[in-house]
Amino acid sequence: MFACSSGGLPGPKGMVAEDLPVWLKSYGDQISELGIFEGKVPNHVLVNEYEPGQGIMPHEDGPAFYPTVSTISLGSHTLLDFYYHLNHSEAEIACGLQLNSAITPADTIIVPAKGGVSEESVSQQPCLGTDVPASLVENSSHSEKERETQLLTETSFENRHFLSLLLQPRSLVVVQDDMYKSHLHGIREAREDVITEHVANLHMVPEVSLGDTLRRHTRIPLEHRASAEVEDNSADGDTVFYPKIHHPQTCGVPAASVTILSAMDCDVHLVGHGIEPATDVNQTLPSVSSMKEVNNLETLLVDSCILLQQGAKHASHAENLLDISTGCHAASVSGSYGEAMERAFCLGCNR
Ligand SMILES: O=C(O)CCC(=O)C(=O)O
Ligand SMILES: [Fe+2]
Repeated sequence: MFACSSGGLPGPKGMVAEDLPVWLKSYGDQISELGIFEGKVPNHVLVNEYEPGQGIMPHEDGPAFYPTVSTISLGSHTLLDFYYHLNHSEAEIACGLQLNSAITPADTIIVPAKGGVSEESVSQQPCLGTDVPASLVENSSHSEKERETQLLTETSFENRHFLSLLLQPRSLVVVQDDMYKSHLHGIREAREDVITEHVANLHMVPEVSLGDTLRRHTRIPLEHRASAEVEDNSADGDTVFYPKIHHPQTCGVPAASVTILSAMDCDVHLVGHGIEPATDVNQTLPSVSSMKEVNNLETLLVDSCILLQQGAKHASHAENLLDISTGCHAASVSGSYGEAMERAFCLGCNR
């Protein structure tokens, strides 16, 4: 996957401001007119490129940003999946497991149990930044392997997945508030998606039905965010072409907030392998991967591009994503992508 981050470089003390390219800024200005950033103008854009089969492991975007992200999907549909966070119900269990291998002696395993646990044993196993629940206890009747298997099952992403959104090409999705702050989101590594009852916005997509299989193509999302540290008051507010329709949707998650604009509402689309900004057809880009060949995007690429190597994306993407999302250094991240991500967050980058 290829990713470009524009509008600010995450640094140790927050974002370092830089200008957005004009064509990209115009979308941010229009998005801010939705009022979703409460008067802020999005000043950070992440441009990803997903080939079929590529995805992004469940994660949260972190506190470096105002808790709203709006994403224009170009090129292909995808399913954006949402998961309960590890600190939701059994969350601390996995946190305990991961911390266990990271910072506690290797022969001490924390497992969930039906019975209680003494306060003493809880306090001996701190899960940085989160309280270990009273349901955790050492269970000497199971082998270490069995306990690990039990924990991994109970805390697997599969079991924590509660919702998917079908994002069509040219659609805009807005994820904010609790949906942003209290849940993980990700995209499965798959070449096609089967539409199940988990897809909460199916009623908005008449051409797709339950049980359909949708083949993925190259997808390039433009993700707009407002960084928490950098203020931008430069909205000129002179371009308005969407949205025409606003579909609020809570997807059955209390206090969660997701808004999807249907495909026809976003006047921006992918032509062949490039992005055609609706405001200037002369700026058609040949391909996101060859942005450096396009003069007006040199700044974007040279100053603020994070290139994720194909094939090396598991490790490097985890690191980059942590840098982008939390400002945390990912030096301690290791292991597989999912574990790394969870552990890094669990270790206190983010909570
Ligand atoms: O591709 C998307 O729409 C979501 C990607 C994402 O979650 C991220 O870049 O943080
Ligand atoms: Fe994200």
